[in-house]
Amino acid sequence: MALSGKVAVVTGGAQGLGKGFAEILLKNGAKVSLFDVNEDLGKATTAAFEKEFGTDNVLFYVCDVTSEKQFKDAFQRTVQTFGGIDIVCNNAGIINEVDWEKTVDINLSGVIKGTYLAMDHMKKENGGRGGVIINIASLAGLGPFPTCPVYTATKYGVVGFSRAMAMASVAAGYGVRINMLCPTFVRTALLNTLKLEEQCGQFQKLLEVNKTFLESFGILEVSDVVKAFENLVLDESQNGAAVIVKTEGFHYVKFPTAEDLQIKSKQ
Ligand SMILES: NC(=O)C1=CN([C@@H]2O[C@H](COP(=O)(O)OP(=O)(O)OC[C@H]3O[C@@H](n4cnc5c(N)ncnc54)[C@H](O)[C@@H]3O)[C@@H](O)[C@H]2O)C=CC1
Ligand SMILES: CCCCC/C=C\C=C\C(=O)C/C=C\C/C=C\CCCC(=O)O
Repeated sequence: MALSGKVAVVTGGAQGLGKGFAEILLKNGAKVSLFDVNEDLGKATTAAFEKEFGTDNVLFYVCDVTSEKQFKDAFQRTVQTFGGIDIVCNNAGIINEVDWEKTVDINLSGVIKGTYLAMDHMKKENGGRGGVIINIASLAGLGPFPTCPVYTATKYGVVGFSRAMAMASVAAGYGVRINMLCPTFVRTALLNTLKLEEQCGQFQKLLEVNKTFLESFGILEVSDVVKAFENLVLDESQNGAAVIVKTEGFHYVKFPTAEDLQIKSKQ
């Protein structure tokens, strides 16, 4: 997909991976709408982007992905301003094993809400232009991260939901591709969770496990994941596939496709 002139939404775009994804989209000539619950950080990131990429190309909405109303309004206002949506990256996520319901609300329900709202605007039967939805999972969506069982469950949920939606999109003729990104550890604010007892609760004492995992998988830079994201947005050939990002590089995990299962499009 050529990105120049396309319209993108990135949730959790104020910092970390989301900020990196937004920046590469802007560099490729897309217009980007950032949704984030952190107003101060969101405004600061938007101001920096406006300076580099122009005030007509960036929007920011204070939006908690657990709020249907805020999420719906942010999508609608983006469409009103930019004229449609072509790319959605459901990226907002947290680790909190104590308030684990919040983790499910943001990481899984937030991705489901974001995907359904995106579809409302993008699917061809509603007059949308089609496009791509990239849901940010984790390597912990494909294998267990023992100190974060609920986080692991949400990321497995993101992978399962996205695979099913990718097939549903083919069957229904929505014209929207869905892919998942599954990075190992990345140097962002989320890594600080390692030190926060109130977020890790009973699993804080399993520090040795974290240490072993971190030593074994290493730590990526945001730029490593951004490269994989850019490739995934541009490559239109792999609906329903996940991309794993490790320190050695990135590669596709291919699951059975709609075609393999002989699912036919309505159109
Ligand atoms: N950092 C890592 O090691 C890895 C991160 N991931 C995933 O990447 C995604 C981004 O994570 P990072 O950039 O590392 O985290 P981060 O903590 O640096 O950034 C997360 C952003 O999401 C926003 N956010 C949090 N709750 C929100 C809500 N309810 N509504 C809207 N925005 C909200 C935050 O304000 C922040 O701007 C997450 O889904 C995470 O699970 C996946 C694999 C590894
Ligand atoms: C206790 C708090 C730890 C904080 C860690 C911070 C961020 C982690 C984010 C992730 O998404 C986890 C990244 C990698 C997954 C780790 C293990 C998966 C193992 C998969 C496999 O066995 O192949």
